[in-house]
Formats: sequence, C-alpha cells, structure tokens
Amino acid sequence: MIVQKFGGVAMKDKQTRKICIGHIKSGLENHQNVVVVVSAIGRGDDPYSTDRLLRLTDAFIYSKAASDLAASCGELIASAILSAELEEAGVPNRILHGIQAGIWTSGDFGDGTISDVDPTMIVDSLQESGCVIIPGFQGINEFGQVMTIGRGGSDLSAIALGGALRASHVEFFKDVPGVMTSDPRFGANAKKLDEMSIHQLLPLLETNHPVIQKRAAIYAMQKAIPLYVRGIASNEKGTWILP
Ligand SMILES: Nc1ncnc2c1ncn2[C@@H]1O[C@H](COP(=O)(O)OP(=O)(O)O)[C@@H](O)[C@H]1O
Ligand SMILES: N[C@@H](CC(=O)OP(=O)(O)O)C(=O)O
Repeated sequence: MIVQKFGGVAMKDKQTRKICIGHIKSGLENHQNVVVVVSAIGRGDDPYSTDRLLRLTDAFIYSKAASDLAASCGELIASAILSAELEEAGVPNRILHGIQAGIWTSGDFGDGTISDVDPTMIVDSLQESGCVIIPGFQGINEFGQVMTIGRGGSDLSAIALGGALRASHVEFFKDVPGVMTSDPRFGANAKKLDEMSIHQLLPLLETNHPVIQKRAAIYAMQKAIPLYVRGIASNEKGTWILP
C-alpha cells in the first residue's frame, strides 16, 4: 500500500482533481490499497482555503480551539468533494476523520504534535475499500478536541500515516516536477533532482515556502519512510527521497 498526499494546489478545482483521481487510479492498480491525504482546497482568498477559514472572525484570537475547529473544516470539505468525485469516476472509497482516523495529538492548538497514530480503523476500512481518504492537518487530543498540526501539516499527516501503516512510500503531488536544486519560483536555473537522502533535503527546507513541511521531513527521517515528490500535471519521473 501507499499513501498519496494532495495539497491545496492539486485540489484547486474539478479539473485538477480529475488529474488527482487519475493518479489515485494508477496508485490502486500498482499498489492495491491507497490512503489519500488531502489538504484544504486552494490558497489565500479561495473560499475554503485554510487562510480564508482562519479569517472568518477576528474573535478566533480568543479561542484557539474554535480557530482550529474552523481551520480543520477545510480538509473535511476537500475530503467530501474528492470522495464524491472519486465515486463519480467509479472509484469506491471511504472517508475517515477525527477519532476514526486514529491521529492523536498533544501540545498547543494551531501547532499540535502527533503523539500517536492508531491505524486500526484505516486498516479495517481498507479491507472494504482499497481507497481511504483522510483529511490532513488535524488530529484529536486526549479531550477529544480537534487540533491542527502547523501550517503545511498535511505533509506530516501523510508521513505519520505512512509510518503507522508501513506504506512502501508516501507520494506528494506538487505544482513542481519534483524537488529542485532551489525554489523554481525564484530562478529559472533550478534543476530537478532524481534522488536524494532526507538528510540532503533538509537544507532545502530552510525557506518560508518549503517543498515539504520541515517537521514532516524530520519525522520521515526518524521513522525511515521513503518519500516520492512528483508533479501533479505530468507522468514525468519525480524525486525519490530516501531515508
Ligand atoms: N527546492 C525546491 N524544489 C521544488 N519546489 C520548491 C523548492 N523549494 C520551495 N519550493 C516550493 O514548493 C512549492 C510546492 O509546495 P507546496 O505549495 O507546499 O505544495 P502543496 O500544494 O502540496 O501544499 C512549489 O510551488 C515551490 O515554490
Ligand atoms: N491546509 C493547511 C495544511 C496543508 O498542508 O496545506 P497544503 O498541503 O496545501 O500546504 C495549510 O494551508 O497549512
């Protein structure tokens, strides 16, 4: 089995989600079981993006718990939409969230830490349907409250699930063809790397907009989980990041 993670850009609209569904179908053909981790749709001012949800009221400064609950809805909405569009494309699937997904968190609202992953319900669901969708960026604390796990945290959700499920690897679908020598937005000379170690990746994550969340990469290094970063829009080979 593999874990596939689709971020806000991949989930942007029905056209891009059609491409995601093509990748999920290929994942199912090649690996039988696919756990799909999704982020909230779009970026910035897009209606259901994380930034937009966090701006729903300035009163969120008085309740981090309420702010986290609102932010977590972006990934829930994205999961529901992708689930329906997968069914439309003939791919049966299940969504698990909250306590069902077994991602336990601790620490501060807005920046929770994954303390444990209990994949029991995911494993059970995979027996019924090879495709299980998990909303990224969130977990449940010991009091049953929803917590988010830091911006870009769906990468961490995907990697933590990959570790707990012993996935052969975790795939990330990005708006770049793979990990490049530098952020291609800031220079045309950036070259795609075919393979690297997680250790070699870490310095490239010291930026405001890293290709993978740094905390997620460190988790993958500690748990020795192989990662594959590839472009959404093509079948061009991406970048293998090996532990
Ligand atoms: N070394 C790098 N190689 C490729 N992309 C990079 C690199 N450093 C930063 N990036 C940025 O990472 C972005 C992709 O990550 P991100 O937007 O977080 O994906 P997601 O949609 O999954 O959240 C690219 O658009 C690019 O600007
Ligand atoms: N939606 C959350 C979590 C996330 O990981 O998003 P993305 O995969 O689109 O970077 C955020 O914006 O921080």
